[in-house]
Amino acid sequence: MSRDYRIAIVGATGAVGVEMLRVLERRNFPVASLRLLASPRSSGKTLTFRGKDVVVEPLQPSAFAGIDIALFSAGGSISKEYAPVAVESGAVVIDNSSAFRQHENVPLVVPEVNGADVAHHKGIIANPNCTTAITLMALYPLHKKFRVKRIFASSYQAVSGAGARALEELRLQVKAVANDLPIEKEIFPHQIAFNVIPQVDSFLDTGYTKEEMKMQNEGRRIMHLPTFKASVTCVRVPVYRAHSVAVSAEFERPVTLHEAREAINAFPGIELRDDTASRDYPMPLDYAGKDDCAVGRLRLDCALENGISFWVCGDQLLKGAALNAVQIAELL
Ligand SMILES: NC(=O)C1=CN([C@@H]2O[C@H](COP(=O)(O)OP(=O)(O)OC[C@H]3O[C@@H](n4cnc5c(N)ncnc54)[C@H](OP(=O)(O)O)[C@@H]3O)[C@@H](O)[C@H]2O)C=CC1
Ligand SMILES: N[C@@H](CC(=O)OP(=O)(O)O)C(=O)O
Repeated sequence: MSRDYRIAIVGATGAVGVEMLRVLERRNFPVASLRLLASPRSSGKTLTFRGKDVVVEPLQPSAFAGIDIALFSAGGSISKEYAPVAVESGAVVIDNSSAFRQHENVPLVVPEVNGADVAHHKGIIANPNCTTAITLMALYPLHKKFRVKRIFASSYQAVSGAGARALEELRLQVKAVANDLPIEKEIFPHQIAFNVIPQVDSFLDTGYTKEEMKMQNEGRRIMHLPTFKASVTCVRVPVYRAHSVAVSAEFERPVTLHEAREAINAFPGIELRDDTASRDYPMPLDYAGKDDCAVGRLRLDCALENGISFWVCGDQLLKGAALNAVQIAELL
């Protein structure tokens, strides 16, 4: 990158926001100045960046004056209200919410897949849904080789996908159950400790949830593949961090496992961990805090024509959110 950028993070105190700080540090992003924005509840809190305390300020329209890049991660309604203000002030917005992902003039980007789309932005660039981004890291190299038609998938989504308070809810419920105390729930509709909940996001009339349809809708835009079909069941599991997805994919061309492995090995940001003899496959515990995603359990699908089934894991706070956003910023 050829210059230093004045950065704002909207939602800096959130589960994704704090990771954005860490990713900017780790990747040595050229930061000229940093403004941390959150709700009035966080005003005056400090977060550290490169060893220095930075005070969190309340979000307000004037906060974007002199900002080059605004990383938004405070939910869709905040993005809808403030992203246009930031653009008007001269900033490029990289938005982590779902607010603009289907807007025609807003590129929706996983840099390893369609990084070139960043060049077409008109002020706002959208970061995809976390489960979609992680799945595409494994699916896209296979698609390039064999041309994907459709997938069937189930996700195993960590509680931190629902934000910092959801993480705390699981911690408290685990303690309560261990001590035989009544559990309290606020974020999830049911007890999540020692349970799985087959609902992420709200239901549509079709019976799918909004989260489930993101795979097809966002996958089509990112892969430039309007015919792509995805039937997905999204499930919340009592894992703190890192999502997993079990995928069965059907392709147009004949598939071989050898070529599938080669394609994944040659793709950046994803590793192949697939040695069933030694019970080696990726698990969320191993990928929490890691930039790379991983694929395992690769096999010829026994029910689909030209089908491959696989299991993919990735840290949704990183590749599904903060890392992907910073990688987009690196392309500006
Ligand atoms: N968690 C994840 O894995 C992923 C999340 N996302 C998306 O990222 C966004 C943030 O998610 P996440 O970090 O998990 O959420 P959190 O609930 O952990 O954090 C929300 C952030 O938004 C801030 N915020 C809330 N209300 C306001 C307000 N009125 N004005 C200014 N700031 C406000 C909060 O500030 P305060 O602390 O002061 O309340 C906090 O910094 C969401 O759009 C989510 O859908 C996308 C992919 C993955
Ligand atoms: N819904 C995801 C995280 C998320 O915030 O997704 P989105 O950015 O598409 O709303 C999860 O709970 O795991």
